[in-house]
Amino acid sequence: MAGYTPMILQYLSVKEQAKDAFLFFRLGDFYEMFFEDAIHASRELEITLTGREGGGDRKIPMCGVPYHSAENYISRLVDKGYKVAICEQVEDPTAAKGVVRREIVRIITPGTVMETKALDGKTNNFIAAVVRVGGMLGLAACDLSTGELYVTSFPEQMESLIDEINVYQPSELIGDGSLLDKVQAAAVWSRHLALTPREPMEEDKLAAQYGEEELSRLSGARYRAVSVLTGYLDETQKRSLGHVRTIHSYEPNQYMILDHYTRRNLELTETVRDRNKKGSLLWLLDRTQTSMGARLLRRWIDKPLLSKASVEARLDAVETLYLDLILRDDIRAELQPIYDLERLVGRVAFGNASGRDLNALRSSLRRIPRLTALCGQSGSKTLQAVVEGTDDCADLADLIETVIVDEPPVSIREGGLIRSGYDDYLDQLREASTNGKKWLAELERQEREATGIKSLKIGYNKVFGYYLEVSKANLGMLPEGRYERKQTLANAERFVTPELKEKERLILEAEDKMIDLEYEKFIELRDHLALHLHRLQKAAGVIAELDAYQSLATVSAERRFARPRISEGYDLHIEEGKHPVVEAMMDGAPFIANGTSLLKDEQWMLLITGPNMAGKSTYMRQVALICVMAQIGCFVPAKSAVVPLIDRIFTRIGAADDLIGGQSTFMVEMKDIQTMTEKATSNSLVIIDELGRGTSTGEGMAIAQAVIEYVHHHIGCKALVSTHFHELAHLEESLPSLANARMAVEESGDNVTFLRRLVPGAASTSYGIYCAQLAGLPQSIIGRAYELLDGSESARIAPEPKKLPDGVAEARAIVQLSMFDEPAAATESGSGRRKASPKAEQLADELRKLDLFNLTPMQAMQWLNDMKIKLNQ
Ligand SMILES: Nc1ncnc2c1ncn2[C@@H]1O[C@H](COP(=O)(O)OP(=O)(O)OP(=O)(O)O)[C@@H](O)[C@H]1O
Repeated sequence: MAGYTPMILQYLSVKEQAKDAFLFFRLGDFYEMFFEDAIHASRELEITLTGREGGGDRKIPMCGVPYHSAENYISRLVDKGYKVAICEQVEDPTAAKGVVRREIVRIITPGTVMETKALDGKTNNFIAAVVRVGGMLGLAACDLSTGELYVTSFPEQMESLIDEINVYQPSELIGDGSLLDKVQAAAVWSRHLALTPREPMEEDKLAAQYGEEELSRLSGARYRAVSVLTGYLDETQKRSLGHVRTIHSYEPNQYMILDHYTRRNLELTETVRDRNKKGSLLWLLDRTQTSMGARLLRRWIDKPLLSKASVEARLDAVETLYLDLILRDDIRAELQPIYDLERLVGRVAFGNASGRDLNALRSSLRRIPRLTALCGQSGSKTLQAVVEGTDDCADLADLIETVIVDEPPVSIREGGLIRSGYDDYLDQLREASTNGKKWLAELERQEREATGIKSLKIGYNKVFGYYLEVSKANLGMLPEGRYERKQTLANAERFVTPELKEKERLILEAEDKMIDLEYEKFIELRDHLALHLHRLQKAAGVIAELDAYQSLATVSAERRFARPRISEGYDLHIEEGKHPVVEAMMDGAPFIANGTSLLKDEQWMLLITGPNMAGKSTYMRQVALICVMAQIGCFVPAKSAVVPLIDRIFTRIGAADDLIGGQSTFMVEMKDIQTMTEKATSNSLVIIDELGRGTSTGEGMAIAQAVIEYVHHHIGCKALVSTHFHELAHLEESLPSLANARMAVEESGDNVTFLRRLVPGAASTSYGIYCAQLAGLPQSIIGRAYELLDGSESARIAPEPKKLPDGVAEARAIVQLSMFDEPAAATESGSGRRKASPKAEQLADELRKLDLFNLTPMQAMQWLNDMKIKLNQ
């Protein structure tokens, strides 16, 4: 370190405190980075790398960004998963002796972003802590921008932890190092997850944040998780977090459990293919008017309820709004102009709310009385309970209105914020400033008259203050010695007078004081609001809940969903059910409804066979979605539905997501099945699509049968299983609670029409080759596939004759012929089997020589035709 300048030495000592972050080191109007940080940041941000003399042997690498546009650069780094430590000058440079004191004022990390631009309004940005205490795992998750804090714990099991982390989709994870390693190894995260090992914070500091009472409800893993998380927030944010005071502690089994794959497979919040919200259940159900409502709705979808009473309460509210269009529209209209109160409150607490933010807060609070009144008169017990005793924070809204002007500027440091009439001294200063300006105008008028110079004017600049300006052309008219010369320009001279200087002093003093005083008054107001964060958060919570209800009701009414009957029994009965999202995406094409009956005393397992593309997956997902929708308190896409409380849904559908973990499809499938066998209870719902498809036919079928038997004999839960192995249909005979069902198709001539109707009984074929043909595979492949199919099928079971397009039928005729003849050729060498006719022999020979892969479909057809003619000759 020898030889570095004091400033670089200061940099190095600050950098020691933020080794894992980019250090933005404030130097005048720039944030500078040095050494490795500079090299790395210049690459990440595509900014120029320069060098600076710093006292060492060589120049020190350096790059920088202007402080006024730093937010953009910071969010780019944070988006990429980095941390950024902001180091400011913390003393007045003019008063400093030697190097100005600098300190880190905040470390911005992916999970602690507060800047509005970097956040998606409708989605939470969580940071989570994971810890282990004894045999228990704890998870705490906080959205710093809204102040929400959740904590839970469960017996140690990585799958449970991953499932729970998944609910929050955090952008940053902290906690016990060994756990973080395991979480990382699970690698099921859709976005970059910043990981930082951390220890709990000091107990008295923790108690200062939440109060003894709030903490007394936590113990073991939950206490540790909250402590680790809060310690990290404290360390990075370096300020009191007044909006993070309430800890929501919950049991995981209060909610339906949905593992990572199931969430994805059911496309609850994003689609499997492109991770878009559009096409997900959330997309369909989200008709919220506020960001708070949107976030809450998402949480509801992520955590369906398990208590009949709570589900019914939500359904009551939805029903009232469903039936009363006027009430619903009135509530929507009141909600529409409401800003993101939760995040505004977060900004007040954090100390970065502007005058505009406070006005947004005020105008949002003003909506509460009418919303409360609407809900009070709604006749819905739930809605009444939500708004009962709601504090509309009118005193706070009034205060903001008294203090802040209607259209405040963006900055809070340049005045123009505070309403006149609010503070006497401020009014006096304003008066002084206005009077001073009037005096200037009067002076200008008088001097023009006295000198006869019409273009004489009074101007202002930061260096010279107020001056009188006379153009060069008019200088001759100015009596010698009238003013004091101050500045010479190319075509004008600027002057001052002692009187002007005196007035200038008064005006500028008043303006400086005014700006300081306005800032002071603004902070006073913000600090006052910060004492009432809890009240504001409660109000925000009420609005979010009302918004979520109206959203569910709006969709339910528009799509004519029906209120489900929630049962505490076993049976699931859906009449004319639909897949809500597939239907919505079909652009008016008719969606065919299908019923579902999974009944304890009859059958509760369906083995669904049927062609590809017939609608099996859609049907199975639709049953799961109807259960999820019912348990979040939404109406369901069905004519009627009795839905029991499902404790867990397992799905094993599709293969698109398997590649992430780098595991084979089959291995992933088997692991999922293993989890299912371990965790499913009789109240679960199991959905398996194309069971056993990832391995050889014989083994796949054997596993499929064994799994089906296991679910039937040992778990006893409702299950929908689709398979291509129509040979498994016989299971219906040995398993009393299993029934065969198939997706009906209609064959007419060459065509197969999917009817999308689920009917009893098993399908005899999968029409897989037919689908391949529809997809446009070359005729040569299709023909060969049928050839192989016939060979293998006849070896196993006799297939029903299929009606096939002409070309295919002919190809098969020829192919069968040649296959039949093949051994015959061998007989000549002495095996003694039937001998083929010479014509067949000749045709077979030609067929063998045929280079299928170099024929166009037309040539193949032509060839077939020729052969046909020969055969008939
Ligand atoms: N009930 C229905 N009404 C109308 N269209 C439907 C219905 N069910 C499915 N479809 C349409 O059929 C398409 C195929 O459905 P789905 O993917 O469920 O078939 P599948 O039998 O699972 O096929 P595969 O075995 O190839 O996966 C869907 O994308 C949808 O557009």
